[in-house]
Amino acid sequence: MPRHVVAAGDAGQPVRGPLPRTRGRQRTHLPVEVAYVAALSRVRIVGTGLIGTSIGLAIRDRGVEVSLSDPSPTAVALAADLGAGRLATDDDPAPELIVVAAPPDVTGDVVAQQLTRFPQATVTDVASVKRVIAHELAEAGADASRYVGGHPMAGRERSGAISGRSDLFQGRPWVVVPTSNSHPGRVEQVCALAELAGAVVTRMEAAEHDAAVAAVSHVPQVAASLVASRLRELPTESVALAGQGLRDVTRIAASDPALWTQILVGNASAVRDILAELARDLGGVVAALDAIGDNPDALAPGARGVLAALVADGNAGHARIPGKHGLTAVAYGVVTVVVADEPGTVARLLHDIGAEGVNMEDLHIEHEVGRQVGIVQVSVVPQAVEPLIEALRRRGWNVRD
Ligand SMILES: NC(=O)c1ccc[n+]([C@@H]2O[C@H](COP(=O)([O-])OP(=O)(O)OC[C@H]3O[C@@H](n4cnc5c(N)ncnc54)[C@H](O)[C@@H]3O)[C@@H](O)[C@H]2O)c1
Ligand SMILES: O=C(O)C(=O)C[C@]1(C(=O)O)C=C[C@@H](O)C=C1
Repeated sequence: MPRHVVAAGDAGQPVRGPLPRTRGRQRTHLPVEVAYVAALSRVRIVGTGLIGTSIGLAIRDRGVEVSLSDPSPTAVALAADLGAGRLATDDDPAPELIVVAAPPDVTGDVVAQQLTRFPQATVTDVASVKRVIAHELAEAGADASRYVGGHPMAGRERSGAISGRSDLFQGRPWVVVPTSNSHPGRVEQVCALAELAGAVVTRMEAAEHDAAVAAVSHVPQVAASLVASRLRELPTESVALAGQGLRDVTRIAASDPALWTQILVGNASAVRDILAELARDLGGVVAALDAIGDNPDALAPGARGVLAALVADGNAGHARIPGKHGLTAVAYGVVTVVVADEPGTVARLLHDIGAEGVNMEDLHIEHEVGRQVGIVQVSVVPQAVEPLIEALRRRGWNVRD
């Protein structure tokens, strides 16, 4: 059973030495005399949709007993059937840690209820906005010393338990957001949960968190939705030309409107400020295109500069996006293989890549329009591209130049 740090006042045994350090994160070291170790053995998840179920699936095999609750009997039964934990009952011993994974607009209320119902427990949440939750808890007069906010920066464009995945949080950031009153030992417990789920912990204050996610999550959602909504009236023949670029840019346009309305409402001013800048830049691009009009030979001084800067600035921003596991982004090479669209073919290809000792960094599969073939794009480190192409051809694969 995993053992994790909690603070004085919680049940547990005193620590005899300095507390452990954890990879990728500086632990706050409590003085030895007030530091205790207790098991993170009973966790309750309240709200068993995509995120609640994924957390249950991720920590259940790590020696934690997970109980589940949700106002929807179907949602909680499905999460249990999928293996995220067992149904909570009134006779259960009190959980040590409660994870509220409910929609953002009820999260504050649900956290406050759980703090009252379980007076010894630590309560965290996973809502995508943090300032508004802390504010609601302060208004409710909740015991803020036992509340520590959280936000796993991993998710999907689908909702519900059925979309849950045990590996959703692997190597992904999980922002731990203490309030000014959160007890350090409670903070450690929430960090331990995130690490148990495979995530990499980052600590932030609520305002800093909300400003950051406005830029890296909330504005991208708005942009994807706006681009995708242009497709609604497009003739079917035009939509049929869609390639990987459109798919890359619009994947999250399939997200849940109810959830995202709550997220945008909960972070309105930070999102608004970035969108205002974006609208200004967009106005500049429209003006540059107006200056050129239908005449590509038009002199239109400055217009080409605006267009080039648009793409170059995007390059600079894109280069800052971290690669896997928070490491600096690597420009991977892509090996493109045309395969028959038949069961087992991609599995055989992946086996052959592994047998050549090459680590696959990413994988995209497209289906070619009108032909029973798939196009598999395998991303690998640049130095592996040429040897892999040769090896796969030797093994009989149709590798594109
Ligand atoms: N979807 C994502 O990609 C993502 C990523 C990180 C964090 N989050 C956050 O996680 C939370 C849950 O999102 P999700 O994507 O799992 O949504 P979801 O719709 O898949 O699941 C929400 C669950 O909460 C339950 N619920 C509704 N009202 C409740 C209440 N009063 N008490 C307890 N449970 C209640 C619903 O029945 C549902 O099962 C949200 O706060 C969201 O901001 C979402
Ligand atoms: O990958 C996705 O589908 C997501 O939308 C995940 C994503 C994100 O923007 O990164 C979305 C909202 C959450 O608050 C956290 C993660």
